[in-house]
Amino acid sequence: MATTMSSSLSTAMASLATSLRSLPAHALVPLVASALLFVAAVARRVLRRQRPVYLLNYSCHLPDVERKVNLEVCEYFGQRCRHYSDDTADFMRLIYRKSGLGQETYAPPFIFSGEFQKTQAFAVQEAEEGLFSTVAHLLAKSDVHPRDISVLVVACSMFSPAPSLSSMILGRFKMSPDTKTYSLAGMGCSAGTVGIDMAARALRVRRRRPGGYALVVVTENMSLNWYFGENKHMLVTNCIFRVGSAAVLVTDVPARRADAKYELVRTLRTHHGADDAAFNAAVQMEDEEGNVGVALTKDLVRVAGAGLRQHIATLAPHVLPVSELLRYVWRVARLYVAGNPKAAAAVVPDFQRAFEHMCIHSGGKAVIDTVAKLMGFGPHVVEPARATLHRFGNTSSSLVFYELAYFEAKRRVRAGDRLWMLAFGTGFKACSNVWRALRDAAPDADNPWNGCAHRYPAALPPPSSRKPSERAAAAADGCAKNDKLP
Ligand SMILES: CC(C)(COP(=O)(O)OP(=O)(O)OC[C@H]1O[C@@H](n2cnc3c(N)ncnc32)[C@H](O)[C@@H]1OP(=O)(O)O)[C@@H](O)C(=O)NCCC(=O)NCCSC(=O)CC(=O)O
Repeated sequence: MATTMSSSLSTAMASLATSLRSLPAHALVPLVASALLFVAAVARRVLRRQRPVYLLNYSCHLPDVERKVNLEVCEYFGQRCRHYSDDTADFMRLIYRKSGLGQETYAPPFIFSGEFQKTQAFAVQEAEEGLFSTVAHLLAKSDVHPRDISVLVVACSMFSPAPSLSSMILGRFKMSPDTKTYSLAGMGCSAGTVGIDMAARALRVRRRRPGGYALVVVTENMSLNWYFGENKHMLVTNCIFRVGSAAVLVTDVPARRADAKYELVRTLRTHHGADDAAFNAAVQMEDEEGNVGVALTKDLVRVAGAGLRQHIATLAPHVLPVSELLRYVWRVARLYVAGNPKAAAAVVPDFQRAFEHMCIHSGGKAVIDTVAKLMGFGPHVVEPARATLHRFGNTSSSLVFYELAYFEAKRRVRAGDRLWMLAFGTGFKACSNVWRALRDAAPDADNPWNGCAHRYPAALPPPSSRKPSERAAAAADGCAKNDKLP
């Protein structure tokens, strides 16, 4: 059999050589050039192939039950602190009711302290509660010793103490002096996905000592940014931001592939801050009375949409199948030819052809609505984002990991599935992490959705079919009738 095959192969080679020799010289040039190009392309691909990086495991913070807040707790705090006028209290009540947040999110310790003051000590307590518990849970379940961590990235936008949050974690868990630590501040809600990109790069550049663990810890801190003034843009922040943290272990140790949950396929970061409107969409500032807070402009939602358009234009060619790219080109071309350039510019490829699951930044009801409209996503696609906003509020950069945990709690992830994390952050930035599931995922014992995932999506507020003016009147009426404390 083998002799027959080798004799037919040599016959084929001989006849190919004869045919090539019979070709005129000018016909050989393109043939040789194409062959060289092909070899160069293959070599380039092989040489540029990055070391695989895996998400070994992650953990999301589930605060103690006594940190839960609902509208009644907010009303009580608002009345007792004596910082807010009736108009301001009415505005916050209205925003809370419209925000998409449920009655079980978590607030920082100082809200329950009875002191009604923003202090450094409360901020440190808030940070320690979230960071230490998530890291402890994660290391315990991942079978990784703190001294094995070679890279530590800690992201917190609004609190940057000295020594840094990364030093606090290194000190608490007695990590090795060789650990390379990074603290990201002021990066907004995309810091978690940015942190993953940074950690993967930090692992991959260690050419001499490949094979390490990078720990990414993301949190937000409200204690020093709780706003006690009358500026509506800054009051919106009080109403939608809540306590939450996540810790994620990524590794390039080949032997840990068998234990890992996901492989990092691609990251993409785009920064749109060269545009003034984008830069000013969410800003930490003082009001006229000197009260510090974070102002969220009404323009933020438009800015997020514009940023997303630019972001997906870069991402699409790398993640979409060729068939969807061709379909997109065909739709755009048809609209141009029909003399409708505006409609052509609004066409967006179908990203559901690239991903089975999407963790879309759930920074606010209007942000989710905008992404869903722009991308053509139905209710099922944005269900994890709405559920996360409802159950945990805007926990900033850890949001996308609570959404990942939602998929796992619902047992929706199967080996081979592709998953897109998309986050927006002040600046204004957009950041994507693309993952591939390495196994069917089931919820871990510390999954924050254990005990409540079954309530979703039924627990989500129904979309209102009324006109905005009717909705505003109904909400104002409802607040007046139902929401005053006795
Ligand atoms: C705030 C909302 C819940 C309000 O819900 P609706 O849009 O349904 O309600 P609505 O339009 O009737 O508005 C209710 C009232 O609030 C006012 N209003 C709405 N948004 C406002 C804002 N940003 N600043 C000041 N006022 C605002 C409206 O004018 C109106 O006042 P009046 O009744 O007087 O006319 C929503 O718009 C929303 O989700 N916005 C996005 C929140 C956001 O910015 N998230 C991103 C966070 S930053 C982030 O995630 C990234 C990062 O930090 O890095």
